[in-house]
Amino acid sequence: MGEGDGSDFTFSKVDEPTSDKQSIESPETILVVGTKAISINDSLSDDSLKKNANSSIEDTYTVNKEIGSRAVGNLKIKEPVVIAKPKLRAKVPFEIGYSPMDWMKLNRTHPDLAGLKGQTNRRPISLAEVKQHKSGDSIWTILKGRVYNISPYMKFHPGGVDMLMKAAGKDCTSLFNKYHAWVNDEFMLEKCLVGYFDDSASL
Ligand code: HEM
Repeated sequence: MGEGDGSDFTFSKVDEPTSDKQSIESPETILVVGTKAISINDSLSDDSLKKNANSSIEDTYTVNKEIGSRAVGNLKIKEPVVIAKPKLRAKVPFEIGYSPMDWMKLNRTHPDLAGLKGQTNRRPISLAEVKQHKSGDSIWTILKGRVYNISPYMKFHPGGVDMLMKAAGKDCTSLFNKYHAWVNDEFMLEKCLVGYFDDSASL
């Protein structure tokens, strides 16, 4: 729509149609706001317009080309839609040296992130054993059947240390899925794997 080319439309006072008057059947009723029809000659301070200030205008209105910008066909304005504010994502700013890239680098360079000290990471681990690892450099969690030592990941976690500590010594699968089911844990924590959850395993 260009200014002055006869195709533009604004919510301003509309001149009385002149020569094309005959093509306008009902020039004063041009806006339908919700269920209430109002006249374009109603001033913009009209309460119904104010109330609907956040209404979205449907793309489907029609403009009578013959009568240019002075008359408008049926302009539908949708009922105001209440749009829920997106939840603020509780991301924690990274400390220097703790970005996702730094985590990837540490994964490549650290010889024993899981703290296995030569032990296999294929052994079955019970919940009772997981519960014994909740602090220091040995914080274990169960995630989708795998047991990880998340201690080295703590300061890299974008959701913060406090959030990740909720996973300490227990199965965090439901919390994990609640916050970010899309995160590829298997890839991110590959080097932190200490074993597989099996509650029939001996301690
Ligand atoms: C144990 C393995 C976990 C890993 C590998 C992990 C990884 C991540 C990653 C990569 C992000 C950034 C997501 C994004 O930018 O889209 C993130 C954010 C976050 N995580 Fe985790 N997380 C884990 C566990 C948890 C747990 C147990 C909780 C809750 C108790 C949690 C709460 C959060 C929150 C609140 C955010 C920030 C908000 C968000 O990104 O939506 N995370 N986590």
